[in-house]
Amino acid sequence: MPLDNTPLMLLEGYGWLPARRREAPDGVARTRVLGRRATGLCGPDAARFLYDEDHVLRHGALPGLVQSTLFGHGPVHTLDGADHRVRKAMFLSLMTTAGIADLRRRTAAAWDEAAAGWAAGGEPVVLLDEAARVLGRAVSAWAGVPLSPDEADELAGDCVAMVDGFATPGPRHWRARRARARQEARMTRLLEDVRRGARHAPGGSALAAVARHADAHGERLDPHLAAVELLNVIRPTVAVCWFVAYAAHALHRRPEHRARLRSGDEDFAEAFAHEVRRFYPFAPFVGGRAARDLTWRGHEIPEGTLVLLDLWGQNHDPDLWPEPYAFRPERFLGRAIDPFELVPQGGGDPRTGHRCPGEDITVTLLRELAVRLARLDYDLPPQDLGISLRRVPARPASGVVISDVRPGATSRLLGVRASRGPS
Ligand code: HEM
Repeated sequence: MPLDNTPLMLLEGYGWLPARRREAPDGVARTRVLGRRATGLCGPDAARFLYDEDHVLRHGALPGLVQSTLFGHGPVHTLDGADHRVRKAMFLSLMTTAGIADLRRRTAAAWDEAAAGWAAGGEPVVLLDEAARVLGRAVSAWAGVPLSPDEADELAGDCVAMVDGFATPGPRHWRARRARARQEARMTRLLEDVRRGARHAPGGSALAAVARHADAHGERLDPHLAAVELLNVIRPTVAVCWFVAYAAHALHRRPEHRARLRSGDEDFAEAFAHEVRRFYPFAPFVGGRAARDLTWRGHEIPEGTLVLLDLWGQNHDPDLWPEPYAFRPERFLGRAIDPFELVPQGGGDPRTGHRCPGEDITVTLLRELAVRLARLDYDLPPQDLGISLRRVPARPASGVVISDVRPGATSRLLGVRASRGPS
């Protein structure tokens, strides 16, 4: 039985699971993490295997470290069977075409207001943090959560902290716990107010959805759990700021993409968003526990083993993505994407499995903001843009500092606000 790999996993970050797979003759990693036996897989067939609930269950698989920071305790991520499908349907009910278009409009307006401030202020700004504030203001209003601009900014900062601290036992972890405790308390109070009629939850909002949601047994979520799930809409939407920072990194390294984004080529903008999600590191792997004794390509996986899918490895597998370490949005032009192939937000069908329900929101907002970013003129002062793959979640070290921000030629011509209407 191999020694527990947890310290190595924390040390090696995104490279840990690919390295364990490379060490194995057939690419199937056999290891131990968090005191448990673990098997690491990669590839579309492995994703199909893992996303089959007959094989892999989530209850009892998610470490406390991750629940106390990233997701909260008792979230949809940890449910199986009917409990999961009923809770998941609540998230998916928010993902309507009109709802996403509304969030996109709000995000674009918040970005334009912020960008005018960067231009007028004349000071350098950290794009990752600014994008978090833009997204925080937009998504809190969209979700029906009444906050002052300062409160929305505090929420955005706390959401960034929750994401930043989920995979480290150090100070970032404790910052994440404090951020979560603060926002769970705020959202719990809000939900209690809504339930006793002291606050109105706008129809169709995330606030109304979690306040009214009944679980598989017809019971409402207790206010604290409802707050956890409300944050599971808001926090990951704010986390799109990571992809905005990565988009700026990509435009810096590959400036030739700027003109095509500026031109309003919608297909290219979508391909660019997919390539940012594929190319740059975010979630390293997902996993659950073997529901029973399993066999994968001749490998025995005893019941209870953690089964991990190497998302980072799969998004850089040369058999799926020729020249995987080249940033090439064109690879996504004129091509359908198989549900088990591109997996930055998990794989399979979000209605029946654990695939991220927020993928349409992510791609829509990333497209919108990448185009707006490309239409700004700005400088990048000297800074550390390095992205360490040992740090989870990775990020450009500086957060991408931009200075001397001016509306770009195209945005002046089109008027940024009118550059793309809602779909
Ligand atoms: C920054 C962009 C995002 C990334 C990188 C991301 C990534 C992921 C990943 C890797 C999973 C786990 C899939 C699995 O366990 O198999 C997931 C699940 C989830 N995501 Fe996202 N996500 C993002 C944005 C969003 C957004 C915008 C929302 C909601 C508005 C959202 C809500 C959720 C929820 C509720 C789950 C749990 C699904 C379940 O267990 O059934 N995410 N996400």
